[in-house]
Amino acid sequence: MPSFWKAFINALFIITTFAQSYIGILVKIMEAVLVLENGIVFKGKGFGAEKEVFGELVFTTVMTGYVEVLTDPSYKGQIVMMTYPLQGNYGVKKEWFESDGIKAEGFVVREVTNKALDDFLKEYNVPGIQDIDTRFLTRNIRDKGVVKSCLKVAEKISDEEIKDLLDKVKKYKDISDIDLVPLVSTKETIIHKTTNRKARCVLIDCGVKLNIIRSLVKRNCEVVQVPYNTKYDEILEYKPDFVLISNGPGDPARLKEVIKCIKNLIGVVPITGICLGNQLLALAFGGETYKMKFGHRGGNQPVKDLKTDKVYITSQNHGFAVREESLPDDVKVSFINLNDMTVEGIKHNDLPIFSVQFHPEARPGPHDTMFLFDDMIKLKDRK
Ligand SMILES: NC(=O)CC[C@H](N)C(=O)O
Repeated sequence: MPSFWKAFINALFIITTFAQSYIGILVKIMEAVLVLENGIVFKGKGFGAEKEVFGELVFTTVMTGYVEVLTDPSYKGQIVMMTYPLQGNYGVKKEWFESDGIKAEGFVVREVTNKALDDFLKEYNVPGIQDIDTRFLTRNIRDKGVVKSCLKVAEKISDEEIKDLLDKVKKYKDISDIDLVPLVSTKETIIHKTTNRKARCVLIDCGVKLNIIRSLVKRNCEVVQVPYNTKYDEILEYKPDFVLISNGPGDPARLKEVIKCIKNLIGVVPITGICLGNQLLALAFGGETYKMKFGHRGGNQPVKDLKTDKVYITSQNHGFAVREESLPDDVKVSFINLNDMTVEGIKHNDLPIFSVQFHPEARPGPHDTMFLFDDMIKLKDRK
């Protein structure tokens, strides 16, 4: 080969080597692993924070709303996987937050399409993994149920380390053995005022989604947001027109004190609840809850109103459900899920008490059941 071409190829080689290491310095390329309790290991590309986290791996089928999902306090203790493959398309805005920051432990996606999502996870110190087969993983969870998992993002992760992570995952606590509500409930009482007050609600905050508060305030209902462990007397001191028990993370059966407080409130004041609130109310009535195989998480869950036979499409995020047979005679099932016929709402025969398992405040939607906030406020007339 003529010496000119040799020199040219050498120069090209040197330039590309330099360029690669330069890009490597500018954009730190991260490795990531997702290690499941059942021994399945996925190696992918890391994004978000360089960190190791543990939690229950769950999937949601919502196609939009990744900001709302990540900031939903009900996901505390869980690593969330999106089944829709492209995430990040439309950026990140604070006005979409459902709490003061990201509450999910980790994020699993097929492909991140926007740097804003990467920055968002970095800002809140949450790791993410992409470039893995989320379809396979979703099917696996559907067949075998939710699993404890570890998500780790680092510059390099050795096979030895992966073995250690598997041991750690196996020893990690089950979600039903962790107190998650105290980590997301407000520490002090916050009053959300409205200009033209028509009603006042005391909200027992077990990890409330902000759009629940917004939906009530928009309807001129003042919201007194109290910590989850607020005592019965203090709740009544605010003279509520009704009490709302919020959504929240973890196993409802762990919240013994809250259940006791609700039991005392039954028959004294109108009560309503959303998601965890529905489960807590059922427990306060003496009913039971159980853990579902993989839960309901998504924005297209069909529920039927048993009184009107109308079907609504709802947003949901729950892994536990109320056992119908356990309910006392004076409490009836009001809504059922048409996919698996599980309980989606309960109602007392005589007292002004009802609650739903789905999320009427759903953001970004669907908004089919927003009218339930008007029904909650109407409880006031049955005081
Ligand atoms: N969104 C919620 O309130 C969830 C309730 C409960 N933590 C469950 O998973 O069933």
